[in-house]
Amino acid sequence: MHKKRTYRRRAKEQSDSDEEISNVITDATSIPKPLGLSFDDSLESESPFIPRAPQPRSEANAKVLNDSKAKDDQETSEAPILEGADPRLTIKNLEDKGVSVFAATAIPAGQTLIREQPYGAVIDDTNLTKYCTACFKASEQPLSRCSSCKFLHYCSRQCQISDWKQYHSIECPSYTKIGKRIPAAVRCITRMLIRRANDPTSFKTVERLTVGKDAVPEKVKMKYAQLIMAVRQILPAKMMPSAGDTMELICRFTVNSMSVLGFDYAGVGVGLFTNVCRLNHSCWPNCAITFEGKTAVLRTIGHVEESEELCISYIDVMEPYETRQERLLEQYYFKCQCKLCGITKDIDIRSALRCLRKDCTGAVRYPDNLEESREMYTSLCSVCSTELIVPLADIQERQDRVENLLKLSSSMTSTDKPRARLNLENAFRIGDGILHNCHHLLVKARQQLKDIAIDMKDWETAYSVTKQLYEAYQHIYPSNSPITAIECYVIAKMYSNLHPEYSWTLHAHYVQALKLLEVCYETNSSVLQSVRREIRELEAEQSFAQMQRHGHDVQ
Ligand SMILES: C[S@@+](CC[C@H](N)C(=O)[O-])C[C@H]1O[C@@H](n2cnc3c(N)ncnc32)[C@H](O)[C@@H]1O
Repeated sequence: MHKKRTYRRRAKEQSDSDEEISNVITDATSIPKPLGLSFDDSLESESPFIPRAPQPRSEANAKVLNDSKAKDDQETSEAPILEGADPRLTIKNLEDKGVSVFAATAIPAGQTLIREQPYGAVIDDTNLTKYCTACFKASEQPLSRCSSCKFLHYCSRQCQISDWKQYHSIECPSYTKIGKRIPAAVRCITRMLIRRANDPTSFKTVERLTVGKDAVPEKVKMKYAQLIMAVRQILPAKMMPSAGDTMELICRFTVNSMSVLGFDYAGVGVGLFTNVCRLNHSCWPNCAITFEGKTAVLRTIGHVEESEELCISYIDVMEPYETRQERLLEQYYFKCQCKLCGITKDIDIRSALRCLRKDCTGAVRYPDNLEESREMYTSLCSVCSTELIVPLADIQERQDRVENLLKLSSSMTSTDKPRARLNLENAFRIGDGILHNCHHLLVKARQQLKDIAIDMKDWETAYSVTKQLYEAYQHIYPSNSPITAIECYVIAKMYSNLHPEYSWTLHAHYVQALKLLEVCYETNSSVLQSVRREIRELEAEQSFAQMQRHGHDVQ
């Protein structure tokens, strides 16, 4: 009660009306979600295409090297760059990439290298009622919400009490007063500042992260200024750093934070993890991050050679070369020169055309310039060398039509599923004849169709589309990537919806999923526990059926 009165007085002293506060918070809609682990469109920031500015490096970064000198330096500096990481990791400070993580020795696939709690993490706006704010676990039971702000939800009294003590007692009065949705980025930055105020030493790990400030365009800085105003409406004045410090934190947050993903690899929230964020990006990464609740787990998904750089992917690498480059430059201020970007300048299956031969899965290079005056486009299939001759205008027209149908269907998926589905079927009819199976537009169309089919409980379609997606993912993503592994698990689930009783095929689907998931998820993760349980149940069912067949006395 007393707290409420104090807050009110403070709020009154501020000249902004409630309306203004709410507007600022609504306007300062979430800053783009970095590290691309979620596949929403929040990376589509409005910032212009900007050249990369030199990356400012912190003093601590400059101290680290990968040789014996690095070890000496690390010993003398206050804290290692990677706290509690696997000893097989080593740090180099590269001219063009800044702090970079390397393998000191060969590391096989499927190894956990870092397990880490976030410095700050919050649930996304759309997931607040589905996931516990404190532990990030999804619950089958309805979550209980904070009775005051009615905004945050918890799975247990314990979670609510611990969250209240740490953070919520400070935010709750403002949330109650504002009375509407507060973007996740604002909430996350607020929480980091609360933690900083209560434990200033802990904030050193955040202060050492890359800022990227000098590369941030003015237009984006204006958005950040709105964010600062929004945070100021929530945080008590004594906890609020200077505008400059808050701007730095926001810049760090944009470049270093990442989406926290759930069981199904879909976005749950956003968080800042000061160790795993040190990994640089590659469009063909050898590591991936999965989450258990809000614990980030970094694992190798491929064999890593000694002295090889360890990388994760910041964006969805289903996108073609140009889009990937654009997004990385816009949000992370660098030009990607990874293995895949090098190759795909020649042929990129994500934007390729299909081979004319029906039985060939080969790709035909997408024309460089559709506006060229040449009437016909001629190119060879990468696999069977069959010549494709097609009018340039035809390629352009079909691609545009597929794109439009995709947009149309996406705008009506929640209101008119049958029509959305019809549009997608048309998109396939038009696109299939010319676009490669891994073309990003066809993949997106399949993803949409799968979601619709699942919503409509049309398991037959859902199963066959998921299988097609899985096939495409095997080429688009590195093997053992979580997204491919999860898709394989989804195939098993779809099949079991279609044919719930034991069958060799169903068992094989689960075993295949388990094999893939075991690489990117830890043994005791909830995903693996659930797949193993499903396999056990299937096997028990099969033994039971066998015993019955052989006339055993089963009760
Ligand atoms: C999340 S941080 C990664 C760690 C960072 N290297 C550091 O010094 O702390 C992201 C920043 O690292 C740099 N970076 C990451 N991947 C890169 C790459 N493939 N090529 C060049 N720079 C990269 C960019 O400056 C980017 O904004």
